[in-house]
Amino acid sequence: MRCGAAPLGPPQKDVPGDGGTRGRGSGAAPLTPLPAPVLQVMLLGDSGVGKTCFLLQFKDGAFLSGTFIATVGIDFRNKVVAVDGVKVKLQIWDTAGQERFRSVTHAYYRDAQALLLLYDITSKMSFDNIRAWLTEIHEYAQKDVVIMLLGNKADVSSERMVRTEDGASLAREYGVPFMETSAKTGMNVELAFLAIARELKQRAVQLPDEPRFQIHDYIEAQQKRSGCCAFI
Ligand SMILES: Nc1nc2c(ncn2[C@@H]2O[C@H](COP(=O)(O)OP(=O)(O)OP(=O)(O)O)[C@@H](O)[C@H]2O)c(=O)[nH]1
Ligand SMILES: [Mg+2]
Repeated sequence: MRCGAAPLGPPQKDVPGDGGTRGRGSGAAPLTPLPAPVLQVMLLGDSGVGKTCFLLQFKDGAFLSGTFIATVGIDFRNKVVAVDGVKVKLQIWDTAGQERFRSVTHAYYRDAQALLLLYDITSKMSFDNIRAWLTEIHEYAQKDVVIMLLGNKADVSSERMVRTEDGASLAREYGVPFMETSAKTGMNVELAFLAIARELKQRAVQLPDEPRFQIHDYIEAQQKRSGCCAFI
């Protein structure tokens, strides 16, 4: 699986729960754990902003710079993460950013519980297109979908065309969390997915007296802890 090069390839078959016996009679086989709940996350943004690389970095901790081959249609990868000791499976849909695939990817918006909307900090056009992406999201996605705005390729600050504060102020205008990331160095990649996983898990199992999870506060606290720039 190479980001920026060959497409992700056919999704790996999930390794289902072992589905073995479940506590039949004495001396029964141990209870098998319930399969982790599946949370649907989708990567969106112009072609070339780094969606496939972002997914590869999260999935395998790898970044293979090479010639850029655009994703065709849509693909997905699964990754199980633990949120407060609870395992959740993130099913992450990597969409093609090219216009010609838009009708294909629109069909998947409805299933997404969270959307990571990327632009490339070295491409003013990819940032200017964010408003159009948000309009498409409001048209095709669920009303309560979680959206996070990400300014990717933050490692290439020498070619920066979009100021961090411009990303932050656009995010504030739409009331969505924001971070700058790098699929190359891994900066904020895992944090983006873990913040989304927490938000979705919290929504799924909100206990009556449990305080509401605040994704903005969580990101800020994690970034302070890691000493990384905090723009949310
Ligand atoms: N320096 C740097 N390069 C990156 C980063 N992310 C992606 N790239 C490069 O940008 C190019 C495009 O990356 P992809 O991940 O394939 O882009 P994409 O958004 O999936 O593009 P589509 O599949 O066409 O939608 C590749 O050449 C990558 O090597 C990053 O964070 N930093
Ligand atoms: Mg791609």
